[in-house]
Amino acid sequence: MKIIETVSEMRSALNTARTKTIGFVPTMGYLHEGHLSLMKRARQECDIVVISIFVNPLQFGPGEDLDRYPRDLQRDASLARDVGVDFLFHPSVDEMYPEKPLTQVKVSKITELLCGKARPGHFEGVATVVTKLFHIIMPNRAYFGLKDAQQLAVIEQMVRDLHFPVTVVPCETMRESDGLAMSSRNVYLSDEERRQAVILNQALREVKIKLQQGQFTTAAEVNQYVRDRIGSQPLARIEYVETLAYPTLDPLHTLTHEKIIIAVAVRFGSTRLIDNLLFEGRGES
Ligand SMILES: Nc1ncnc2c1ncn2[C@@H]1O[C@H](COP(=O)(O)OP(=O)(O)OP(=O)(O)O)[C@@H](O)[C@H]1O
Ligand SMILES: CC(C)(CO)[C@@H](O)C(=O)[O-]
Ligand code: BAL
Repeated sequence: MKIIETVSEMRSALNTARTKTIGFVPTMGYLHEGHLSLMKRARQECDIVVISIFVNPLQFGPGEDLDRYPRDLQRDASLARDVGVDFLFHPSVDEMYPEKPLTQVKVSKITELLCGKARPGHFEGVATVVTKLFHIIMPNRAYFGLKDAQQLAVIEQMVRDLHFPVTVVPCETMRESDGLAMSSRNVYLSDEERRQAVILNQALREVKIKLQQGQFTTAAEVNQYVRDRIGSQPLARIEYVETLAYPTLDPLHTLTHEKIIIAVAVRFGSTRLIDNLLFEGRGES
């Protein structure tokens, strides 16, 4: 595996590989099994696997965790090598943003709620850096996790709207044995916060069973149930619980849309966790 730090070297390394299928996994590093599952899938489906590790300042708001975001390149490189990654692109902030960008990519509507509302400017930062990375790597396939379901919807919309020649591949959320979604930010949690954080997935799993039993009719009932369950943990501070059509993120009254997401964001102390449940509604649209 080759570690590359500059845009020009990354481009020339891939120059001779353009007839092959290039798979790309963008990350912010501090790799866990969630990231590695994306890389393993890319390894199965592509000739060449490129990952990026770049903590993108543009997608962090003032007061967010840009400075303390966990970083460990050596450990990440060894994990990536073990799953068969060919190139690890690890540019500096100056390399990616040699000057303050006057150009940004903005996807409207679906960025105006959930994480986009809670983190103003976040998705412009994500769409802009992913556009830059796509232009540098020019992958055939790019792998994104469903844990960040709104991000996935934003990238898919951007790829369609701007005719990027990339197939976006959605990948299942990897979880700890007690159900907590894997996240680089889990390391911020104290022991007690970590114990209580399992409630996100627990509440969503309970909803899944209740949905199968036909116990909910409206989105409001689902939201209230999830709020009550998460609220039962004293350290949990709910940022949002929303049940929406996916991927349009249109509001719903009854649970009749084809695909529905229950999306949650919850703070434990200074740590912000997200999770979601995606399910087939009753298909009446
Ligand atoms: N548990 C997971 N299962 C599958 N994919 C994941 C998981 N966590 C993150 N990913 C995906 O990995 C890619 C890189 O995400 P990122 O580096 O932000 O990781 P993260 O652990 O989600 O970090 P953070 O919690 O800081 O957002 C994204 O496409 C993201 O959806
Ligand atoms: C897609 C991404 C690498 C862009 O910085 C980031 O938002 C992430 O890790 O999900
Ligand atoms: N996983 C999305 C990246 C972020 O939280 O900034």
